[in-house]
Amino acid sequence: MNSFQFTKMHGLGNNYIYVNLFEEHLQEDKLPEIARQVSNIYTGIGSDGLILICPSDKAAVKMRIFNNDGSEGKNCGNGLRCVAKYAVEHKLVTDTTFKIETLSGLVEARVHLENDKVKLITVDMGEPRLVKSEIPMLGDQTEKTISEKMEFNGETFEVTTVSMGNPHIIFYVDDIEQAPVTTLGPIVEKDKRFPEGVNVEFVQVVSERELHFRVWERGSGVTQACGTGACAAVVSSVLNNHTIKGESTTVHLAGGDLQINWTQEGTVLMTGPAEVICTGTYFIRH
Ligand SMILES: N[C@H](CCC[C@H](N)C(=O)O)C(=O)O
Repeated sequence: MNSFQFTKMHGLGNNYIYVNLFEEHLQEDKLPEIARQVSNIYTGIGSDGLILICPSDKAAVKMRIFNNDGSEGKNCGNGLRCVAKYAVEHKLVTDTTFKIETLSGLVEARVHLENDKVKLITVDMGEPRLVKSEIPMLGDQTEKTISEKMEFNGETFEVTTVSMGNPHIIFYVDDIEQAPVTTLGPIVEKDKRFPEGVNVEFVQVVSERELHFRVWERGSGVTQACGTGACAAVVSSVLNNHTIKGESTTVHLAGGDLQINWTQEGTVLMTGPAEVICTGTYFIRH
């Protein structure tokens, strides 16, 4: 395979190169290299990574996500909204509510149509995982990490960790504009206490229904938005008594807003937009 068709899409500026594997074929062992190539803004297309829309025997479609460093992630909230939009508009599915398979399990997407175009998507992201063994992180594997003291780069912070199928650590700050995203982010991302790495979120509590949010993503660095991260931030904020379980919280990310609700039933609902940027042909460099 020397070239493939792609669609570049974004969710609040968190943009990926999407490849429809119902129609294209990519060599499995080349996927990390292809992710790095297409993500490069100088010699590729430019993106936060690569997302594959695959056939599934468990759901309507399967999503695989690769960060811009070529590492494979296990979930991607902004990616799920874009995959849902793509699947409906390319008639890979016939319903407006359907399941999507990810490496961390099945989620359910519901699209909101306007003149046959998908504008908003709600994804039930399932239940958060809270004990250390599920993050994963070192320490007492049966315990949760809620406002626990951890030292990074010689400074002690109170942190909370949440998995939405992928690992997140949340730091609370007084002023989101001063958050140490590019200084502390890369240090924490690779900390040895997180054997699979970790996505690093900074959150400023505005009210019990509103958060400011910035992110340093595992494998991609600073992105405009992180859907799983926004879900983790709301779960963490409920656990720390900043926001209310069962109520929708507006999360202000750099690229725009998401509505997140950690429901009384226990799953996390994420609602937000998804947009197509462009389509084209990518020529693989060997
Ligand atoms: N960097 C993440 C994957 C992308 C998640 C993010 N873009 C989202 O929207 O959830 C990880 O390695 O776990």
